[in-house]
Amino acid sequence: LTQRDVETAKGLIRKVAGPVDSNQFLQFAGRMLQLWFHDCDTFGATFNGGPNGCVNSQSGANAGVLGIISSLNQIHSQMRGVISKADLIVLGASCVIMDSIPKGSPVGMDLLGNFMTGRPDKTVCDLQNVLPNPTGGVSTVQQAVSVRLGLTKAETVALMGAHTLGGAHTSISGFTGPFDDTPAVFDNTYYTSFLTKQWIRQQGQAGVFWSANDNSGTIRFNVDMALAIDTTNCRTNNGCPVQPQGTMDWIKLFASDAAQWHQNFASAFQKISSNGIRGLVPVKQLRA
Ligand code: HEM
Repeated sequence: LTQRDVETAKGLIRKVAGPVDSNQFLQFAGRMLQLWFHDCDTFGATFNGGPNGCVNSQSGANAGVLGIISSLNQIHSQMRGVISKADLIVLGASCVIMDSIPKGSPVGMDLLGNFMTGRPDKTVCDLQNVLPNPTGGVSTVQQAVSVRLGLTKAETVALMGAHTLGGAHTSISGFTGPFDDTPAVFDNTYYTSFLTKQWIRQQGQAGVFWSANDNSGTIRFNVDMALAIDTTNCRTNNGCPVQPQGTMDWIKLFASDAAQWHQNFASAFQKISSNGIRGLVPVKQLRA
């Protein structure tokens, strides 16, 4: 693999993603990033899990990412397999994140410049359904994100900010709506809207969720809301006790300082993208 090959792969991914302000990008970006999480989140949960280019296609939670997998498979064949599918997933997530940071806002990470390659693909996928339930509480996030992936509290809250991209679909999770008002932009409104919007607890077909009290159609899963408040006995976030685990302090920091969020996000991203893999090579060290 050469630096030029990585540039070619980026070009092919960006072609499928479409222009950053297009509806095509909005559809692609959230799913691409979700695929990265679902590939990585098997680490510590299944034997030999981690970023291995393979997700359980029979799990309902992966229904939304199957189209992205087939696009990446095509790129993998086009490039005659010189770059693994696992590397393409990390590269694809890095592209959609870096490309959708709003122009002119502070940037505290360089996921593309720090891209590392060398993840082997697993031929037999992890078949267990290990992905977390969105109706869970803060312990769900602790188990399925912090403990399983080896993240600090700050990194965990920073990673959940990935819910700034994309949204939920009735046909996939049974929930519907974006998670903030700018679902195609990797900005910190995931955090600011915890503080600026009033959120109302709802009981939907697929279970409990929270909707913004402003006709924006914006929703939050209980796992998201539980980072801010103790959701157990509250109908709205207003006047509700703050989450005693201390995660609200990080929400406030990331809401006021996007560069701090980026730094913690980048460190979570690098950790999770290399869990269980030895000998990754920084793109900068590849032959031109
Ligand atoms: C406890 C942890 C988490 C739970 C329970 C959870 C659950 C979900 C669910 C149910 C959806 C909606 C799927 C759909 O209806 O299309 C979703 C979307 C998404 N999730 Fe998470 N998630 C979690 C953590 C994360 C993390 C750590 C990331 C990091 C990359 C992430 C990235 C995404 C993205 C980008 C979308 C939007 C997908 C789209 O637009 O189609 N999630 N998540």
